[in-house]
Amino acid sequence: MNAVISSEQLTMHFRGCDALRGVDLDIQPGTVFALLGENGAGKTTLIRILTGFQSPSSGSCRVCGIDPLSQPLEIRRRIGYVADQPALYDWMTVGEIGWFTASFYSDPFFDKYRESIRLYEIPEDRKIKNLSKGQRAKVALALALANDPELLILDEPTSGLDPMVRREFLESMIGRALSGRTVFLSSHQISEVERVADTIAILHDGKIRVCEPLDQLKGSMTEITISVEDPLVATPSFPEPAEILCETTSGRERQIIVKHFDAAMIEGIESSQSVVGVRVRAMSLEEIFIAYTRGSITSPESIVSSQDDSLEDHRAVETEVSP
Ligand SMILES: Nc1ncnc2c1ncn2[C@@H]1O[C@H](COP(=O)(O)OP(=O)(O)OP(=O)(O)O)[C@@H](O)[C@H]1O
Repeated sequence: MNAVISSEQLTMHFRGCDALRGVDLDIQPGTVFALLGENGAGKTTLIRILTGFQSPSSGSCRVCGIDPLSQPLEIRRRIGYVADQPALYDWMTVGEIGWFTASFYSDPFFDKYRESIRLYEIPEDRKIKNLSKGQRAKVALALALANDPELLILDEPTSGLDPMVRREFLESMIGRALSGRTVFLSSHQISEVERVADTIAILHDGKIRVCEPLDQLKGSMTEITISVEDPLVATPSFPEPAEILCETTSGRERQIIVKHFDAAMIEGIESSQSVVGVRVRAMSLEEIFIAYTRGSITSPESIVSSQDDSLEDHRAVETEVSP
């Protein structure tokens, strides 16, 4: 099948910053694809390149079979795109902006737009400048969806939406993918993404660290806790295809995040020098994200506190093995 989005070795150098350092993508039609990354990981930069708003420093990409660099207008006509901070004409009313945008598209753009606006309960005669943040997000979404695009690109789509609309909106994305269209989400809301995405990519330090179907990714990652008598003894090695992503030592316990772990390996670890216990557990997408982006993961408490400084203490003893 032809990829909806493909890219080869995309790089983006800004002054003093390498936002993208060789991004390869291959996104198939009928997918809800989620791009996860920390603040500043390069998500918006990548989206701006894919939508023809930004030229990459090097590399190439195709979106819906078109090169966004040479045909930026054609790309924007074919896809729906909602930026993280949608630019809307503040002086227009909600109705006027729909009517104005409809002039660039064929029927029934305006009818579809009005349908969404009614659903979101936004008065058509209200000026854009007087809308709340969430209402602006809804207008931007209604505009992006009215053309029923084969590819919908959404940068932080649910920020500003209330929980009910958020839920309905995300569920409607699954419906879109089932009908063969493609949704590309960039988000920080990992638990939300987990409910709707079928493919996950983690962008870290300007590179795609992993890009896999969600089930496959979750099924392949395991947290192993090894209790040792002597903390100075080296961690037992794991036979192939197992791959250690990161390892954390805390006293006599070692937590190791392993990709492609097999339960048959437990016996070998248990019989290793100094090992007195082995615990194994599956990981949530949030934990996997942290493992790929920070090389650190331990208890649920540390995940909850991952946004604050308390993680720093823990990170002092971690060893990262780059994926
Ligand atoms: N025009 C620019 N000039 C210089 N640096 C830029 C420019 N645009 C982005 N950057 C830098 O590129 C890096 C990636 O930024 P980007 O906005 O793509 O990140 P992001 O993953 O979307 O972050 P967030 O989740 O916080 O929105 C950041 O370090 C940012 O400061």
